[in-house]
Amino acid sequence: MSSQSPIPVVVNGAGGKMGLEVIKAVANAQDMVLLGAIDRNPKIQGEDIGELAGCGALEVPVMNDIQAILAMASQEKQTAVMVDFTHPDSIYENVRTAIAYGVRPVVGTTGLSPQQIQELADFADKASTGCLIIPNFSIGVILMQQAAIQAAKFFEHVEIIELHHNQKADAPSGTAIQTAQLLGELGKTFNPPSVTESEKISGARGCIADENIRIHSVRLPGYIAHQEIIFGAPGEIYLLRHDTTNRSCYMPGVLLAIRKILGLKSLVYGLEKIL
Ligand SMILES: NC(=O)C1=CN([C@@H]2O[C@H](COP(=O)(O)OP(=O)(O)OC[C@H]3O[C@@H](n4cnc5c(N)ncnc54)[C@H](OP(=O)(O)O)[C@@H]3O)[C@@H](O)[C@H]2O)C=CC1
Ligand SMILES: O=C(O)C1=N[C@H](C(=O)O)C[C@H](O)C1
Repeated sequence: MSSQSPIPVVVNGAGGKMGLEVIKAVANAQDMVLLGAIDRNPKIQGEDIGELAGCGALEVPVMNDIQAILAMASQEKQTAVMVDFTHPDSIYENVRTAIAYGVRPVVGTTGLSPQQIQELADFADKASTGCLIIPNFSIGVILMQQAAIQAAKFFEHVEIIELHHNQKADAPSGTAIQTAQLLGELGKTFNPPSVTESEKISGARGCIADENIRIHSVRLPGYIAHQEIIFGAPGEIYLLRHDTTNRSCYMPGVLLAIRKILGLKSLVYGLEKIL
C-alpha cells in the first residue's frame, strides 16, 4: 500500500449517467478521495452524491458551483483532478476554469472542435499542466481502433457506423471522429469514387470526416454505445464491432487517467497514449 496521500477528485456532471458511475469508482478506489460533486440539475442540489450513486453516504453534497469547488480543490496539498462528463456546450470553459485553478482535467465529455482542442492544448502548455481528453475510456474500443489501423494498411475502402442512445447531444460521436482521425494519420485517402453519386435525400451517405471516411450516426432508445468499422474490398467485408453493454466498462480507463494525469505537463488526446 502506498503511503502517499489520496488523490482529491472532483466530478463534474456527477449526477449524470457517467458521473454516477465515476462516483462509485472513485469511492471504491483506495488511492482517491472524492472532494466535490458538481451538477447543474436543480432536482439534486444538496443531495449526498454517494446516496444518489447507490454507494452509501459520502458526505459530499451536489453543488452547481464549479468555481467554489475548484477553489476548494486548489487548496489541497496533493494536486486535485476534475473528471468531467457534462455537455459539449460547457466543456471548453470547464477545462479552462480547472486549469486556471491548478486542477487537472480528465475530460470524457465529447463534442470539442479541433480548434478548441488546440486552444486548450496551448492553454495547458502555458500552465505546464496535464490535461487528458479521452473520447472513449473503454479498452475494447481502443483495441478495435488498433485493429482498424492494421486493417487500413490493406484496405482502400472503409466506412464507420456509430449507434447511441437518443439522449446523446453530439453527432457524430467523439469515438467515431477519433477513429477516422487515427486512420487518417496513415496518410492515405480512402474510398476512391467508383461512380458519380447523387444523394436523393440529403444526408443519405452520412458525413465525411478525415481522409474521406464517412460516418453514419444512429440514435435510438435501447442502445448504449456501439460502433462498427466496415472495410470493403472485392469479394470480402471485414467488420469490426464494439458494443458497450454497461457504462462500468469505462471505469478502469477513468481511474487510470486520474492516476496518470498527475505526471503530465501538457494536453494528451486519447486513452491509447497513456496505456
Ligand atoms: N469518453 C467516454 O468514454 C464517454 C464519454 N461520454 C460523454 O460524456 C458526456 C456526458 O454523458 P452522459 O453522462 O451520458 O450524459 P448525462 O446527460 O447523463 O449527464 C450529464 C450530467 O451533467 C450535467 N451537466 C450538463 N452540463 C453541465 C454543466 N455545465 N455544469 C454542471 N453540470 C452539467 C447534466 O445535468 P442536466 O441533466 O440538468 O443537463 C447531467 O446531470 C457526453 O458528452 C458523452 O458523449 C459518455 C460516455 C463515455
Ligand atoms: O454519449 C455517449 O454515450 C458516449 N459518448 C462518447 C462518444 O461520443 O464517443 C463515448 C461513447 O461512445 C459513449
